[in-house]
Amino acid sequence: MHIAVIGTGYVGLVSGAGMADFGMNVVCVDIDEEKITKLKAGEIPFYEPGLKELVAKNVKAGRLSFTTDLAEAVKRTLVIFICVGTPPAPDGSADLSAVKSVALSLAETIDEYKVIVTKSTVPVGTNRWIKQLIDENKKNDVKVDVISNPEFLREGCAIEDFMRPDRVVIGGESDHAIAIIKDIYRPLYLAETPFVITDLETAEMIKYASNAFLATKISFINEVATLCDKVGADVITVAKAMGLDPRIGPRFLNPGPGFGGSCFPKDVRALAYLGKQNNHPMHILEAVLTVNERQREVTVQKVKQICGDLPGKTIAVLGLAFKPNTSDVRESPALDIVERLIAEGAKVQAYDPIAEEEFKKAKPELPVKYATDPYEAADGAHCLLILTEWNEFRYLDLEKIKNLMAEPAIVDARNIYEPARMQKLGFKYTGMGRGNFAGQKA
Ligand SMILES: NC(=O)c1ccc[n+]([C@@H]2O[C@H](COP(=O)([O-])OP(=O)(O)OC[C@H]3O[C@@H](n4cnc5c(N)ncnc54)[C@H](O)[C@@H]3O)[C@@H](O)[C@H]2O)c1
Ligand SMILES: O=c1ccn([C@@H]2O[C@H](COP(=O)(O)OP(=O)(O)O[C@H]3O[C@H](CO)[C@@H](O)[C@H](O)[C@H]3O)[C@@H](O)[C@H]2O)c(=O)[nH]1
Repeated sequence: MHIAVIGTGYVGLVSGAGMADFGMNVVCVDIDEEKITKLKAGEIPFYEPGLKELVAKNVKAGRLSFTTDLAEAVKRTLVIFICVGTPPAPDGSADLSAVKSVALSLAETIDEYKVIVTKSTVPVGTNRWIKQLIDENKKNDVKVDVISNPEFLREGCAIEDFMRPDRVVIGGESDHAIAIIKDIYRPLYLAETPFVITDLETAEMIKYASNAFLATKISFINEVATLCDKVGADVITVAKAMGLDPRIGPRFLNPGPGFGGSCFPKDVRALAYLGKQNNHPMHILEAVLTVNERQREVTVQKVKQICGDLPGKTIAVLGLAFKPNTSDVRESPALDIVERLIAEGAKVQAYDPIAEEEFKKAKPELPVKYATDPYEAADGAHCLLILTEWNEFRYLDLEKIKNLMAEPAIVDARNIYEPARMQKLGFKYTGMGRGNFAGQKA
């Protein structure tokens, strides 16, 4: 089957390469010429483990190609996946201008039956609007069916998530179009992945409700963590014991500097906006966002508690990406926290294994000194602040770090170290919600 994928961000590129790996003929389209030139040369525009190899394998097999020519790409294809960005507009709603532009381009070019699938995260009602836009503007008298097929992959483990998803959601009205999409995902169906076949609105809502619920779990545990600090309880043990109840589950209960990334913050805002638009304020989601904002400040306060007023102090920041194994810094807590530390008079020496360039692009004005390794960042620092739990930070030579620092103090905003060990090593140490460090007794 011939497929066109429009947009070569995380979702477009991973699902394009993934579907090619399932045996489909996939052409990926982007308006960004530089991106397409890079992709044609075998370069991946962002860091994602295993993606370069997956793309190369399928290009070599002749199943995957790249172009900026949308009209040419869709000519040969039965199915078109829309994977363009839906970034947040200033009022919190999803900016659908890229989706609209693709729909109008498709209306111009298609001259036979097509199935148009939206993989981008879009508010309820968008798929129906896409069909209406195409029907009202189409040059040729052809039928289109629309399908909502939200994507649930996570950055950093995107290929594994695409190849072995927890579920595949397909929303639509045409049984014929639904059958075509099911056929694309046949390898997953055969591997007994649960398929949820539903209507357009429900499929669109499943994506937002899932992200909003996960974000709620994180804000909940962040709020509990701060209270643990105040009352002397250990959040790690609390979360572990909570998670043993299968009704709660152990995942997404790790406290930290607040959630970031290109999805949770924008999708929670967009769902809250949809609530307001429908005269149904989403009170829980408003609180989730407030707590997430506060978590940045909680982290800055921890630095101040451990090393006093910031003027004259040097803070070593380890981790700039919003999570490990990605170069993405979109809505990364580091953006806010580094800015606040500098605004309060601190000098910042930062290190990230991959995300330095993206951070510089996002905050070119910040006078950060970028280090080439964690030890250079720690040199002369009064506090080491861990903002992203890259694996390499778990195995640092902490004796060496201590000797390099002006003051041996650590704010471990990802709880990667054991408090008792840190104290034994002679560090002033604080994690997130580790209370009186009593922790688990047995
Ligand atoms: N990043 C993730 O992990 C993830 C996971 C699941 C769902 N999503 C959703 O998927 C969508 C895409 O996310 P992303 O992170 O891949 O986006 P992105 O912003 O990284 O990439 C979008 C791409 O679309 C291209 N584009 C924009 N307008 C275009 C047009 N008219 N024609 C062709 N190409 C065009 C851009 O040049 C860019 O390369 C969003 O709605 C997002 O919420 C993202
Ligand atoms: O216990 C946790 C888990 C996550 N996070 C933070 O939450 C954010 C998001 O993490 P994660 O969900 O792993 O990354 P994303 O790549 O943003 O993936 C989310 O957003 C995607 C885009 O919609 C969805 O497809 C995925 O299912 C959903 O997990 C990051 O800042 C994490 O540090 C925590 O603070 N504590």
